[in-house]
Amino acid sequence: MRVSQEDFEKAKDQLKLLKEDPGNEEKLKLYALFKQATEGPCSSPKPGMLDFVKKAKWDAWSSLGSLSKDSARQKYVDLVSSLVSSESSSQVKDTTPDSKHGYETLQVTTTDHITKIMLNRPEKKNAITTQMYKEIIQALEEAAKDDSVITVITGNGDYYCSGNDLNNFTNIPSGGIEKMAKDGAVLLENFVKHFIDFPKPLIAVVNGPAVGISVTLLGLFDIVYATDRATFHTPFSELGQSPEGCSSYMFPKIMGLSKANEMLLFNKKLTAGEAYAQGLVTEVFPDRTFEKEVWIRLKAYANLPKNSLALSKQLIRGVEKEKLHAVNCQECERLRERWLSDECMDAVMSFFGKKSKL
Ligand SMILES: CCCCCCC/C=C/C(=O)SCCNC(=O)CCNC(=O)[C@H](O)C(C)(C)COP(=O)(O)OP(=O)(O)OC[C@H]1O[C@@H](n2cnc3c(N)ncnc32)[C@H](O)[C@@H]1OP(=O)(O)O
Repeated sequence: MRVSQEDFEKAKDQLKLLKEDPGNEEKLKLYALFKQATEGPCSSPKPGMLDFVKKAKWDAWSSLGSLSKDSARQKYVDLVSSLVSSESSSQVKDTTPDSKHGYETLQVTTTDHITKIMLNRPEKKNAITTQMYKEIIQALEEAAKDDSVITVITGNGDYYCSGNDLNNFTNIPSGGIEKMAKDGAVLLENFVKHFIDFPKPLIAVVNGPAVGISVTLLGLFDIVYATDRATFHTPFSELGQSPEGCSSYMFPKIMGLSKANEMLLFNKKLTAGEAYAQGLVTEVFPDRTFEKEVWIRLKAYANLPKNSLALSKQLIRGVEKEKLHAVNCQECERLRERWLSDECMDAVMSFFGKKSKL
């Protein structure tokens, strides 16, 4: 079927609406077909060797030889239509979350250059099981390598995270309680190491209360946004434990020694406003508009140049890395001992006996 002059004009208009540059090769094809369709075979003199642009255009037009005006019009319309449809399908792909499979305790998606790792055990307030520690490690490794610009950790449901799942201390392996403590310390050190070494900007979107390790890790994030419903609680001495996530070093650095002591020694629970005042949180948003405001902000950040952001992060964090690894190692060693203590065992039993809730 012959294309009409109207189809040809429509294709010309559609071409102007393309958002992305189709590239020089396609542009030359379009130029040549347009000239052939409107003027017929190329009869103008060949431009000089040094007139690169004119010569490339002339070559493209001449290469069509004696193709008829009708056939050139048809090819022009077909080419424009294929460019328009490939652009719209790539736009659909860009906005569709690329959901990563194989996670049971997380929902991991990449969209708009942001990898979002969502803790996904809302019925247990996103308490972190052994499996979840391992899945977060895997998700961070994948996010470090994927084409996202920033990585976000958030929680599903009303809590950001209720910290370590206390059941991790009740599943005693065949090697006994010492083996459980040793394995736990190895896993914890590796887990925290992935935060220390994470190469891209890492952002916490704290959608509700945060407890224990989900709070201590915040010092290793680059930005922390919180809803005004969030609270920050590190009840280590109540649990017969000691701080982790490099908080014994980062919290005094961030908020000063005495404020850090109130949290890490004396279990003081901070409101979002207090956490902001002490520098642990970057900004607090009203709960009603939290998700909307934060994601608008993050999408804008994710449009910044990827390598520049990663490099700047390395400069900011690089000087402290060695220190942080040493702190992490020491904290895990102390915890390994603590987990074998009566103080810790009694606190865990007490939680499951529902004698006390934090
Ligand atoms: C293997 C590596 C180990 C590394 C360890 C690293 C060191 C980490 C330290 C820490 O993170 S210390 C902090 C530990 N967290 C806690 O002590 C919090 C305990 N939970 C609570 O106090 C309360 O649940 C809550 C968070 C204040 C919420 O109370 P609320 O009354 O609103 O809800 P609940 O009915 O209590 O919870 C619903 C449901 O979820 C279970 N759950 C909540 N948090 C945990 C948890 N941390 N561990 C295990 N289970 C948790 C809770 O038992 C409920 O379950 P069901 O009764 O519905 O079955």
